[in-house]
Amino acid sequence: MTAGMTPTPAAAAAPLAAGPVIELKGLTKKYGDTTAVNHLNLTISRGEIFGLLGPNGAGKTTTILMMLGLTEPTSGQAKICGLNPAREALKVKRKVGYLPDDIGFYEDRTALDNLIYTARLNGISREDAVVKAAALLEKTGLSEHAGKKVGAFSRGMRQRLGLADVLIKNPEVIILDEPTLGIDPEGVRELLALISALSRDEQLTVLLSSHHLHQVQQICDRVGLFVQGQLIAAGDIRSLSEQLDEDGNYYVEVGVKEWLEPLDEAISALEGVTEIRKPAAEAGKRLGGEQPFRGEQPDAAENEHGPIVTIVCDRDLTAQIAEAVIHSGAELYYIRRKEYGLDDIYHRYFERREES
Ligand SMILES: Nc1ncnc2c1ncn2[C@@H]1O[C@H](COP(=O)(O)OP(=O)(O)OP(=O)(O)O)[C@@H](O)[C@H]1O
Repeated sequence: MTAGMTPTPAAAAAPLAAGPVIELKGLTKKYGDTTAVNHLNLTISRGEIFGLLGPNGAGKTTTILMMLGLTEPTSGQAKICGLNPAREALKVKRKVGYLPDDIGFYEDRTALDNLIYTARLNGISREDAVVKAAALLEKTGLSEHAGKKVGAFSRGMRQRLGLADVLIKNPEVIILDEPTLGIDPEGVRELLALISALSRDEQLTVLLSSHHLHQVQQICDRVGLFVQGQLIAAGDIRSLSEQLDEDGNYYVEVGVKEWLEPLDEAISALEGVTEIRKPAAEAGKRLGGEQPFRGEQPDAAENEHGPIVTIVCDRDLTAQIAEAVIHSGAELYYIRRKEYGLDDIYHRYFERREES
């Protein structure tokens, strides 16, 4: 950030070229016998919000440290804004804002003073620093607390101040390590909305690490599932969900008041239906074979009106199934093509991994 900047960060952001902002190729970090990050390949485009998800010890922080040039890769390479952090850490620091999970402030100084201090460290003139700090306090909803000592801030307020702190140098990329940790639900909602708005309004690329899956799902364009140093899947929620559908199958969940024999026949007759899965209490039926359903019924559920039956198809037959049910005279109260939420995706991927 240079002196002479315009007062608001949004106005200061110049149009940036599209393309990859973060490129990790074969990135590996070993600590003795422990491989913290194992051959990580990942590309993140400008303006994207990417969620790096994984349990404790997965290697998220180590990956971030390598991206910032704070620790050297054992092998492979990271490129951030076209820079190699291992060789150009200072240049990377100018372009990348990093919010660690425990950002340190001067507790006995006010929020405004802390921001001005960071701005001055980044070479911003005192006059501009004051304007910029005030604008960022406004943007992060902290204006009325500008004169309060940071020691008296709640965790949610600290994180918002942390965001203001990383934004003061007008970064192209912000990296947030567990930004929602320890914040109440309302605070989380506000913080995520703020991150989302920043990315949209200021063309910011955001990488956030988290193990709070359902929170991340709300704002991330794509997520990467990271476990034991390896990225086991990456994509948007829909594509991860589709990858989970075994063998490209589609699952349509159907609830009718009473599931009678003619319904089996009507649905079985639809081209593309391969299986009708009923809850364990009812007899299962696999088309074209004698064997019953597998004991586990992951897709069958109970609804307040009765059981949900899952129809497995090789294409999306939701509309045809609805028509067949209604045509058979059954009372349809529920139908939906099953899509997995991030929690389902995460657990199913991990289950699979443990099984293999
Ligand atoms: N400086 C270090 N020396 C030795 N081992 C380390 C070091 N830093 C991390 N590790 C190990 O590397 C692995 C990955 O740790 P890392 O902190 O990157 O994971 P994480 O996904 O960020 O976890 P958390 O969510 O708990 O912060 C762990 O097994 C950890 O014990």
